[in-house]
Amino acid sequence: MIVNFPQDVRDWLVAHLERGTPPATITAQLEAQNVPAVLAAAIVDTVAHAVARGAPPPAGQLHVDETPVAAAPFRHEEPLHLGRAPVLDAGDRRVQVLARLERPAVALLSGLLDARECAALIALARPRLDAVRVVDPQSGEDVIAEHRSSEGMFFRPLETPLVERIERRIEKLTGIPLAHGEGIQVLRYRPGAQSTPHFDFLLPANAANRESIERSGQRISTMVMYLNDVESGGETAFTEAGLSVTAREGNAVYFQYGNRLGQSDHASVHAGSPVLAGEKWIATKWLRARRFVPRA
Ligand SMILES: O=C(O)CCC(=O)C(=O)O
Ligand SMILES: [Fe+2]
Repeated sequence: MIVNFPQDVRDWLVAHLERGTPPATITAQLEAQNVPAVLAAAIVDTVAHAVARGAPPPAGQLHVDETPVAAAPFRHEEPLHLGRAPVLDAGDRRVQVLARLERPAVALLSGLLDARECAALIALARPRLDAVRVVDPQSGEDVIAEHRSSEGMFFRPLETPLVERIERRIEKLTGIPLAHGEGIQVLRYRPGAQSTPHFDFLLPANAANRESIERSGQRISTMVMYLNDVESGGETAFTEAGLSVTAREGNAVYFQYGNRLGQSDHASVHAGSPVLAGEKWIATKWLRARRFVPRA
């Protein structure tokens, strides 16, 4: 793509880069001038590479290659949606932050749900459990997911007063509008069940995923809520980071993997470790970059 690149913009950008201003800061300033985020990042990328090679581009027209933005390393610039406070306001209750990890961006939360809410969610979900289906990456068809070996169901957004209460808490904590959320999924793992390492963001490898991204934007973050104490095993393992989160009733793990450029963080790869004893019940909320529009 060729963009207009006036002399004063060129000089301003090159001066900043040579002075060591972080590319993210420059990108943000371009965005503040109404340059779309992806384009701003691509322009800064292109000029930064040229400056690094000792050949600042001439003013006039700039040849910008936008593809590297998607392919480029994940820009880890966005702070955790939850903020930095040790205790968070979830609207109708307060939630403690027990631990944070910078990359992938993870926060372990305590007391997102109380014991009665966990039990009620399980009771609502139990009669509707079914073998978990996922989209087959090859065919795009729904298939029973061998690698997950759990049973699950989806609530519709706002389906019951309890579901709505939980969705409002997540909205309050993350600042991400409730409408961006997919319906809560409840999963039950029995002993031996697990989910193998995966990303929650959608790989555009099949038509179903591409259409979903088109409708609702990419998935950008996940709240996994633990509905019971697991006797043994069943941790949520961030395999690249080497972090294991213990499943404790009412706790939750929030992790974030999408940025404003539409990139997805591969460092967010995670798994549900095999349950060794007892059952594991979780409720998962996936959040999108835009309003979630289910498949018609
Ligand atoms: O079972 C877990 O702890 C993780 C679940 C998960 O990764 C998911 O539902 O996407
Ligand atoms: Fe996941």
